[in-house]
Amino acid sequence: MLTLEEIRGVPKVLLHDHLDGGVRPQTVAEIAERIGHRLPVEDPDDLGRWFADAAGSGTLVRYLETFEHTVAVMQTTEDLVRVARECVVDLAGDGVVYAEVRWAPEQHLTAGLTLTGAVDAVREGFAQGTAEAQRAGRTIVARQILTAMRHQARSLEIAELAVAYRDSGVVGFDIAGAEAGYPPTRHLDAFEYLHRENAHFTIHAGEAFGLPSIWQAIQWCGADRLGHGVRIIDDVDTSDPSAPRLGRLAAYVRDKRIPLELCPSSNVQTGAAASIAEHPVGTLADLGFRVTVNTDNRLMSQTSMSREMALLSEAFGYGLDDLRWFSVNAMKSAFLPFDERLAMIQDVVKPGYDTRSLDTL
Ligand SMILES: O=c1[nH]cnc2c1ncn2[C@@H]1O[C@H](CO)[C@@H](O)[C@H]1O
Ligand SMILES: [Zn+2]
Repeated sequence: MLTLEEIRGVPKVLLHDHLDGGVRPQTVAEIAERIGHRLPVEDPDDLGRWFADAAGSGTLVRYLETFEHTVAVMQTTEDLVRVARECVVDLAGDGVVYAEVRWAPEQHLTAGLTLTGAVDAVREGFAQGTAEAQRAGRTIVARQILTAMRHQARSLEIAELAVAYRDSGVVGFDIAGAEAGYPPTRHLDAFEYLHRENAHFTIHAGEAFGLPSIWQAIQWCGADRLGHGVRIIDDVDTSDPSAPRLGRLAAYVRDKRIPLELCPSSNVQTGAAASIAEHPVGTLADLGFRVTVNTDNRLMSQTSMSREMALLSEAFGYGLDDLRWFSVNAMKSAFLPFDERLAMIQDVVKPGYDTRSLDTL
């Protein structure tokens, strides 16, 4: 079993992290006080616990209700820049070398920001955070994924925004929010547009809802990756553990190397997995799916990339070789151009593990 310190010391790659799910409790408290937003509790320590407790109530809908308080404090250029800067600094401090951070611009317009103004603010925050991390001796590359809310009707507009910013820090598109009742096919026009533009996207699917949602995301919408996708396990027959049998959809996902953006702690909180030890990540990794490990919402899950890895190491006995496999998998699956991904794998990810094993000899 690896310690948190050992895990912090090796390079990690994060593909599924929500900007509004990773705000520091202190920052939520400070901005809320300044703008007069009422919080359920005021002390930052208590606030961190409140988010985790409220988000841990067992359903995705309850989990998502907590975002009201983070989104509320991210409505101006100044506050979005701050949250984005702190996000990158925190990730870099945890040893994340590449991160795709998603958020939904349409939720940040209540104080008069425009969609482009909001994206520019996050871009500025990422640039400041990257520079601050660099000064502290940490190198990180951070990119945005623009999310559209699946219960709203702005997905085509947000997809257009993502394409407009494709050379300005945005690498992809996503849909998120409550899954039940809002199938991905509601947003087919956005996905078809992205295909025509040769753009990349992931879809939150197979979290609260099972195989039909994954099937739609892949076969109707053509998603490059699956946000969570954890319920693909429902299409794997493990009644004979020595010879697991894959159904057609699971086989397709594995054959096509479709990346699964698994988020262990988040899945336990929303009831998608009973516990970390029972999380399908172990089986899916053993079966050779393109598994990646992610944080989802660091605030709501009181977690970090290193902590997620530590929990898996504890539950499944993973060592540095496994962490390296997860990190290379994630870097291969990133929405960065191929040559940049390759350079990250060869120059940053792999050397980080090689040096590490030499150190421990
Ligand atoms: O795990 C999740 N499943 C579905 N939607 C989510 C999850 N985590 C966060 N969001 C939603 O995505 C929005 C943009 O970041 C958040 O405001 C939240 O409503
Ligand atoms: Zn998510």
